[in-house]
Amino acid sequence: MLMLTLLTVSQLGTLKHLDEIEWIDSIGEGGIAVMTLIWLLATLVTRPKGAVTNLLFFGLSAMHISMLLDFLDEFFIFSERYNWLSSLEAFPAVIGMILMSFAMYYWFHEQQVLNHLLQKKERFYRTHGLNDYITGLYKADYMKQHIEQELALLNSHSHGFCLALFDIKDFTRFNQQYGVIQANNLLFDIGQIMTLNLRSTDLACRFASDCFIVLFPNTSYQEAVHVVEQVTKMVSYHTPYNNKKVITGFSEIRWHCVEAAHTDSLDGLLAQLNNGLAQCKASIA
Ligand SMILES: Nc1nc2c(ncn2[C@@H]2O[C@H](COP(=O)(O)OP(=O)(O)OP(=O)(O)O)[C@@H](O)[C@H]2O)c(=O)[nH]1
Repeated sequence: MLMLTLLTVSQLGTLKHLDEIEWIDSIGEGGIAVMTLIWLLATLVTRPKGAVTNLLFFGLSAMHISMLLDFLDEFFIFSERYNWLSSLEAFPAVIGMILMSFAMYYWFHEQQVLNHLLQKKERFYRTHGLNDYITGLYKADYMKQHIEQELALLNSHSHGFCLALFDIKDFTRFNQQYGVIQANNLLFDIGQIMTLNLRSTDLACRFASDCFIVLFPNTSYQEAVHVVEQVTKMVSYHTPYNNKKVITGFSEIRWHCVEAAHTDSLDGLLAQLNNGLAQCKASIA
């Protein structure tokens, strides 16, 4: 389409003299054409193949053709016979916008499915800066913001909330034996198993290195422990592979759970979790 547009314009039009060109207009219109091309390439690079991507691709392509015609219009002049080419320049953009509207509609449905999958990894808002790219979960800072909010709500809620800190046993040894990439895969797998076995209201984040933290809003200590035990059990069934061989002995996680009280602070709760987990590790080691 690009080649066809360039060829048609160059064959049917005549180049303007330099002093006839309006440079400010050309820079603005050229900038728009370049930006639509960048969006087009970004769409192809970042999105998976499928109907939404196809619609976005054709929509943006059509818009790019319009922008390109508009830009070339600054450099070429058309005789009476071919003046229709100038009049047509907005037409591809209209088709592009219609295609992109369909893309938005299907994207909305796609996003609903993704939102459902992300439910236990984020609550209320999305902030990419706090994402942990190894586990696909949010980082500790995201959790800290949520704990602060829950603490602020604690007085008006009839139920309190609980927090649990999890640590993978012998993760250093796993790193040494199977390498960082395998160890990163294990972190990802355990993060996924944890979120699969949480309730839709719970929130799991990566806390630090091989530690995960879970927030259980509106939950009593007994209820939280019940979910934690289920998560721990499911992680223990996980069998990672190394070159098709099963790796055993690295699917154990230790945990400590606390229930927040009205007098607690964020730092106080995190200290309770860290100390409790350290005691748990010491007692099992
Ligand atoms: N592959 C990988 N390793 C990490 C990452 N972050 C931290 N680590 C490693 O994780 C380990 C965490 O240390 P510990 O929690 O003391 O290790 P551990 O062997 O689980 O010790 P215990 O908890 O006492 O069983 C260290 O060896 C870190 O180098 C990461 O993002 N990827």
